[in-house]
Amino acid sequence: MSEAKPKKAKTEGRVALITGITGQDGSYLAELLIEKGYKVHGIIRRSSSFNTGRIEHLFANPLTHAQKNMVLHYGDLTDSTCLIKIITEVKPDEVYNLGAMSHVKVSFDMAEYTGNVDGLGTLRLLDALRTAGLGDTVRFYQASTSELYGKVHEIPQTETTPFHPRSPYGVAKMYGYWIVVNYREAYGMHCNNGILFNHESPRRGETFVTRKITRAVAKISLGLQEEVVLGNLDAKRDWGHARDYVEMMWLMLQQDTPDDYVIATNEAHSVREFVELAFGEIGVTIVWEGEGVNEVGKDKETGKVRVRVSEKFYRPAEVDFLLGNPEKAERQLGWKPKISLNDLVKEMVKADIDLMSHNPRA
Ligand SMILES: C[C@H]1O[C@H](OP(=O)(O)OP(=O)(O)OC[C@H]2O[C@@H](n3cnc4c(=O)[nH]c(N)nc43)[C@H](O)[C@@H]2O)[C@@H](O)[C@@H](O)C1=O
Repeated sequence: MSEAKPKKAKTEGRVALITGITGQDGSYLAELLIEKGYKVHGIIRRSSSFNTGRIEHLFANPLTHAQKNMVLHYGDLTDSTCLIKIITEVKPDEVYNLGAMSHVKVSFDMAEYTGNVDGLGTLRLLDALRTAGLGDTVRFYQASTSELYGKVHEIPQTETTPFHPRSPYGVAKMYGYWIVVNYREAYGMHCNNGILFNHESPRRGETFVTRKITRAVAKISLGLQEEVVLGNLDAKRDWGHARDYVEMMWLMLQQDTPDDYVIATNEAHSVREFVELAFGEIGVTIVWEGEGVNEVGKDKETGKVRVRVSEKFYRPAEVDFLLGNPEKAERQLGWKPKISLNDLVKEMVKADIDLMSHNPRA
């Protein structure tokens, strides 16, 4: 096992290709790489409405020179021909595979599609790199996930904890994980898995639980909404900040030896605790009454119901408790999460209040 310390990388003029650049992680990563002097290429899927909101500021800000340092290409992880075409043209030094159908609950409804994009899509990208003659030079980052552990076999989870995925998403990502390991072992490619535990931010998609809660809290504080309906309040997650985590993606690719790393905070909290923290930001204390789908969270002061539970948001198979031990990343990459859960919640609630104050329909 390599004990390499992060090297001071010469990054000016390097070329990175990011799949999933329009998502939360893609947008933070693009910012980071542009700041380091990279030319960033991103693959975006065609959509009938605009989907580049999270990276628009990178085009708009003349001070960052982002416009000439960022290029977007239409493409898709299900389309090998276009992947080969883009990669042959771009000739990336580093590839970050962040593109995925990333919603665990939706993956039960779109299992085949999820397998195709998240599993086979990873294979297509790796093969496109080899077809373009870049197999020996490129450095590859795969967005692996704590959902691989699912029904956990040990607590906390490390790089050696056995996998037991609990959703079509987790299963598809397991294929992605192993094909990355396989291409590293079979062809000597510089392929790395970042096993990221949940990571959030004001840019988190609106249907993930943290953002759903902070949006609701913002709307409730502005009188735009009365209550929020959630699923399993007892699920526990190890929540970090996405901005912290993308730094680690980059660090992994600066190592001489490719490897797999758990990226987590080593702290777990329940959805219920997240709700309490978020409401705390607007001065509301939540008290809980009832059980299961009859449970409600009430404002302690006014008695108004602010949280309800619905089976609609339960999953056919739940991941109850995730807790990651990032000791290896700390030791080998010199990485430590900087942003606490309290600060994360504060930032998310504030950002959503700002957003809703300007645009109540957001
Ligand atoms: C690392 C991993 O992280 C994410 O996956 P996730 O953990 O499923 O994230 P989530 O925010 O959808 O759910 C967290 C927990 O919260 C519970 N929960 C309760 N009530 C609601 C609810 O109303 N909505 C949602 N979405 N969840 C709810 C839900 O049952 C689950 O136990 C993805 O980025 C994924 O791509 C990834 O890789």
